[in-house]
Amino acid sequence: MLRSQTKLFALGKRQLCRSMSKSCDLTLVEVDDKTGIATLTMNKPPVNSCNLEMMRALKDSMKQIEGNKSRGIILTSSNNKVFSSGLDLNELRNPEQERLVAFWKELQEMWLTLYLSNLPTAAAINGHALAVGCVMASACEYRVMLPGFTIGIHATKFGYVVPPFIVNSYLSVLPRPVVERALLQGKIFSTDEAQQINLIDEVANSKEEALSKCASFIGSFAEANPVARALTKRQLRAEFARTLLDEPEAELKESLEYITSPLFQDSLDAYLAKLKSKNKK
Ligand SMILES: CCCCCCCC/C=C\CC(=O)SCCNC(=O)CCNC(=O)[C@H](O)C(C)(C)COP(=O)(O)OP(=O)(O)OC[C@H]1O[C@@H](n2cnc3c(N)ncnc32)[C@H](O)[C@@H]1OP(=O)(O)O
Repeated sequence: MLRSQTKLFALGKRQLCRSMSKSCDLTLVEVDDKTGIATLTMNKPPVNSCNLEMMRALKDSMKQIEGNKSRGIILTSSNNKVFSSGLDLNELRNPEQERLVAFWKELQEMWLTLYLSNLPTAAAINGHALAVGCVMASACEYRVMLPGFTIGIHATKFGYVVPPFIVNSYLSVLPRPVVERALLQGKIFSTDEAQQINLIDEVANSKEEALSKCASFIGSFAEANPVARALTKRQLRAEFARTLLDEPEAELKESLEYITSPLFQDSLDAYLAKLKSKNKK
């Protein structure tokens, strides 16, 4: 068992877990017995990059939590430096067609499951949250981040054209002029900057404090009827998810064409080489 897993299990005991299951090694689900809130921990070393299996595990865990009548979901990481480094770039580099189709469909479904979850959702961002890491945090209803980390969608820096529904997902958190500038610059924000523009809601000094703040947010819906809350949320969010709800195949086709284009592949090669060379210096 990984050290991080051991730690999480110990924490769970203290919190009198009602149930704790390991949907697979990639995610850990822990439900607090007192509050009924589920903590969904990403656990894919070294940096929680989202490959096909990771996104499937995340989606399955969220569905499992929804089915368990939990009161809310807190998304966090077992790595105390990285929340998520976004999509696994190796999945995008010279991809095999069948796997790429499965990968992209899983990304669409994982995002829809989180963005439209019936439950209150919050992200305890205990490390860097880059690209799809930021997209996942933005899909939650509330974000608490630890100081000294970074968050943002820097897709344009490695040649990725951000799809419209991701623009919309950023738009559900940030004002339009901020979204436009951030996406076009490929801006990565520090914790302080993210708080200034309200990309995050609160700063916490430890993971425990972040989890507690997320739990308080979820607790704030105690008086709301869960069905009315869920349907109202869906109504409010459906507009921004429209492309994927109505035309997932069209979005898939467009994304696959783009990912397999020489323009994107060349730019990804250069970006990956830079990322790898960082560790060789
Ligand atoms: C439904 C449709 C949604 C569509 C969304 C599209 C719009 C969103 C845009 C983009 C999609 C993406 O998410 S692409 C992913 C982009 N992510 C990054 O560029 C992150 C790059 N990583 C880093 O900056 C750093 O790794 C880190 C800050 C996250 C952590 O730094 P640290 O120093 O702790 O770790 P290392 O850099 O040494 O990394 C360890 C190891 O992991 C490899 N690595 C890191 N990130 C990725 C990744 N995203 N994919 C694959 N591999 C990754 C890194 O190269 C190191 O490997 P080696 O040990 O072999 O050198």
